[in-house]
Amino acid sequence: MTKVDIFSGFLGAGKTTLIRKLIEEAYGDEKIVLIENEFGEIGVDKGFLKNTGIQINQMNAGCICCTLVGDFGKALNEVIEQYHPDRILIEPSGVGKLSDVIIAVQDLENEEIQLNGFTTVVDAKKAKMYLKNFGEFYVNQVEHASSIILSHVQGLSQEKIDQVIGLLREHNTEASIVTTDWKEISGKKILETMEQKKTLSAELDHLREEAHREQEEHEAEHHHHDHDHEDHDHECGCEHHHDHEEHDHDHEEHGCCGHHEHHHDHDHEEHEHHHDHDHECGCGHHHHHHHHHGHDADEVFDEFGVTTAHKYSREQIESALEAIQNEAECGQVLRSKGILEGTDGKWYQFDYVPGEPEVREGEPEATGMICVIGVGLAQDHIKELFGL
Ligand SMILES: Nc1nc2c(ncn2[C@@H]2O[C@H](COP(=O)(O)OP(=O)(O)OP(=O)(O)O)[C@@H](O)[C@H]2O)c(=O)[nH]1
Repeated sequence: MTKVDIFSGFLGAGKTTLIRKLIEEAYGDEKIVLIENEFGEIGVDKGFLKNTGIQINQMNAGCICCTLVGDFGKALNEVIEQYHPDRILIEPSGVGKLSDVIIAVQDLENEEIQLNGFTTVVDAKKAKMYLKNFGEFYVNQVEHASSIILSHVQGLSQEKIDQVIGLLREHNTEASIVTTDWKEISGKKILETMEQKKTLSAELDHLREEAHREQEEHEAEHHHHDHDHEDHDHECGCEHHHDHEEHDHDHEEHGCCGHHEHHHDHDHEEHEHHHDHDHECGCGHHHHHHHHHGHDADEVFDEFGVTTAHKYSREQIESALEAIQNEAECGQVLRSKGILEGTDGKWYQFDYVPGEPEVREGEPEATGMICVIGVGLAQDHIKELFGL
């Protein structure tokens, strides 16, 4: 039996940092495999976790919906067959919806898998702002969590921490919660909190009920529409099977698997323009869209990655990270990370979340890489800041 733990959390919340802590302090001799799904073409985290000694399977997105279901299921099954791990850690992209990931794992119906926990890491300093600005993605991660772990609590007042807990409790009253600074608490204690089973089974029941309800609605609609609408089967050339369970309007863009699939679901009360679309799109993936109310991540967030052989001084990296905070010139950079070769022969890793740039020494990579995620990014300008 392989335990599966999902680590959700918005961009830069601290998922990788938490996973590293648990590997070092809590999992002991367990055989661990980490599956990462980064929103971005350039995979940086694998470099960051190099010295942990665990197996890392990285799936760099492209089209998030594909990787979540097609590649993702395949990756999970392959990992089990190949490594027979005690535990698989899944770190979805920071803009992924936790419920999509849970459902994707459940859908595999692999009897060797035991869903063990859905953890969401919440940056306590940014929770309020992100809930307001990116609620659609953020709330989903909070409401489906079986445990919530606050990060970045250092230096926050009691009042502020209470306020964040209050906000989170509006969306999830059940989840176990860790509010203590990770430096003060052992990985074992965090894991113990994450594995409190009560909330997990409550969450699974909740999802099952939701799925059941959707199925019923879906069937009722089919019944209602069969006389005036046909189901549409589209060949879109990327070998994916698209199975849209919700009622999507505006299927203009398929772009599969050129990374753009835009699904706008509007107004689920009115059933006048509803079609179910099954798309075979030729990219070898099975697309199965559950419960997509609202936007996909790639409609809201921009991302780009570059590889580079340029060499940088530490100061150059620091000043680039200082400059990308300028929203008027760069757009809203929410997250950046990279690994770059130094002019001094060292290699540098950097991490950026708004207001918190971090540069540290790291292991050499095959080549330098930079990944930037945000809203309305001025890509050329940002590249210039890195001398590219
Ligand atoms: N001050 C502080 N920094 C933290 C804490 N947790 C993580 N960080 C820093 O925040 C940055 C992002 O942390 P990661 O662990 O890479 O975050 P992530 O959620 O994996 O990020 P994505 O790659 O966007 O998915 C890094 O610079 C971390 O060192 C925390 O509790 N306090």
